[in-house]
Amino acid sequence: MTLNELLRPLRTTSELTPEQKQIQIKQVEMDSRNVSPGSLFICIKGYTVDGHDFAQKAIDQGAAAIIAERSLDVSVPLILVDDAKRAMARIASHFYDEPTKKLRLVGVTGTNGKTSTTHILDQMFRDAKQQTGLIGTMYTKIGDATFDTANTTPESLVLQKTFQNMVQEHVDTAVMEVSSHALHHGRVRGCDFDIAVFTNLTPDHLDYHETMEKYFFAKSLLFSQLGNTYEGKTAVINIDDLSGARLAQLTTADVITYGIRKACDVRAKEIKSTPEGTSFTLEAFGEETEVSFKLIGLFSVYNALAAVAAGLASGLKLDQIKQSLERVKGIAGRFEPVQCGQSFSVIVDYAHTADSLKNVLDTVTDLTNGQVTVVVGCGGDRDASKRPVMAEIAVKQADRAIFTSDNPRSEDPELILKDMTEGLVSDNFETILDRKQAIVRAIEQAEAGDVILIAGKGHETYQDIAGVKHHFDDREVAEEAIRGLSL
Ligand SMILES: CC(=O)N[C@H]1[C@@H](OP(=O)(O)OP(=O)(O)OC[C@H]2O[C@@H](n3ccc(=O)[nH]c3=O)[C@H](O)[C@@H]2O)O[C@H](CO)[C@@H](O)[C@@H]1O[C@H](C)C(=O)N[C@@H](C)C(=O)N[C@H](CCC(=O)O)C(=O)O
Ligand SMILES: Nc1ncnc2c1ncn2[C@@H]1O[C@H](COP(=O)(O)OP(=O)(O)OP(=O)(O)O)[C@@H](O)[C@H]1O
Ligand SMILES: N[C@H](CCC[C@H](N)C(=O)O)C(=O)O
Ligand SMILES: [Mg+2]
Repeated sequence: MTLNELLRPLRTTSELTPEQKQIQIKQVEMDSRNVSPGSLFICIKGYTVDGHDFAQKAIDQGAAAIIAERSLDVSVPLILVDDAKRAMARIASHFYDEPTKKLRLVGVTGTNGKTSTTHILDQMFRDAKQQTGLIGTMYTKIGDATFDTANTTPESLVLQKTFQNMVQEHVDTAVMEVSSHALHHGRVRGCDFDIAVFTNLTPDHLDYHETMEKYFFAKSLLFSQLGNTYEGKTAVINIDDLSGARLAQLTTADVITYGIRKACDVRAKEIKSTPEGTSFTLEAFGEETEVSFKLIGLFSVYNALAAVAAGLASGLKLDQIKQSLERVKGIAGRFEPVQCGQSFSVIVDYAHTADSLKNVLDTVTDLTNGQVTVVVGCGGDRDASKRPVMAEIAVKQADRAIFTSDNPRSEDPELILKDMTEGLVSDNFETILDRKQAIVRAIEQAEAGDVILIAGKGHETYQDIAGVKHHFDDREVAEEAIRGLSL
């Protein structure tokens, strides 16, 4: 593609000479380490380093042109833009030939439930014999092939290339998690969403967004980018959530509401939970059907409703949807039981916010007559304001809490524990810094009928300590500890 053609979405080529406009661009890169001859290099001001400092390195490696936010003394054409990340997103979608226009794209945003909802949706579209794509916290998936990802919502260049691969693999529907960071950074600009789903908004990432209002604003960008009714776009919104009600008013797309408490388009009634699963009456646009599925907890019903509404918006039939829900197996690290024949329950769950911890503890306490122990920590380099709140919820709702490390990252894990515990007045907790020891301790003390909830890391298979990822899997550690008991 010529430089002139590549820059078309930016409308800023006027400074280029006719010869420069004809330069052939073979690749677009934001990391100098990946630049090869003929690349366009985009300078991104990061949180750790400034990509502008690598422009010369990129040229030494063959970069044919540079996009930057400030003037640089370079020997190749330099295109100045106000916001390189936003410019990159448009260039990326153009370079990869607008792949999201060639498939159905469903974006799921909200504080909690994105991974769970996208997995339920993926199952529904697969059951409808569609070729599917999935992008989210755990991996990117194209058909049955999975690929590792660094972010829940990747940078635009990675994202658009992934969509191009999906198009090449004949994907009909792609479902993706859209994080608030991604929306704030414009990573999904250039994505042509057909359906946008909102799960909920509760405190998290306030280190980054500062206020709930700014956090809401970031989430709302998915809905303002959705377009208008005449383009056949649909916003699927949890109407029981106050922010959902605001979003329903803000978007110009068609709206399908879902919920449990308020009147809405897609609603669950008569919900019954057992340790084996959940059943409910599903009412969708006046039609009713009975559903029973293997996921546990009221929050899982919300995720199911979000998926039902998005499925209906995509043209799936209610009966098909009901059958798919019944086929959904557990989602890795989301209320995942560890079963080795022991007389007590061990549940591994990814609750790492106050709201999710509260919900999952509500579920656990509803389903047991035994004692509940929660093992939980908070991540380093993440919103510190959630630490005391999560600890308070743990001691209030569980019989006993063992506070431990999550991913300390660059922080001192002792200080994270101090943030969690220093305001607590109850004495039904202890702190054990080493996560393995904390899990072992909980398991050794359990009695028949008790439940141990190991929260915060879910599917994660590492513990990030001072930037080094050590292998760590709550499920493996718990299993080993149970096997070490004389049952
Ligand atoms: C805060 C944040 O969003 N950071 C993202 C950012 O990293 P950064 O700002 O530190 O980048 P940097 O290392 O300073 O590099 C700046 C630029 O210089 C370039 N560079 C760097 C070195 C070099 O030798 N040459 C070079 O060209 C880099 O390629 C980059 O373009 O750009 C990286 C590359 O795309 C991202 O992977 C990284 O996400 C990190 C891993 C992260 O933790 N992000 C979190 C906060 C995040 O985005 N989370 C949300 C989910 C949240 C949720 O819902 O729970 C997500 O979507 O993942
Ligand atoms: N709809 C929901 N409402 C509240 N809590 C939920 C909901 N769905 C799941 N949870 C809780 O949140 C945890 C994380 O769920 P999930 O991974 O689906 O969320 P996510 O939005 O993808 O999170 P992340 O932002 O980390 O990617 C679950 O383990 C569960 O404890
Ligand atoms: N997407 C979330 C995951 C948090 C998981 C928890 N284990 C932690 O490390 O804090 C985040 O990056 O904030
Ligand atoms: Mg997720």
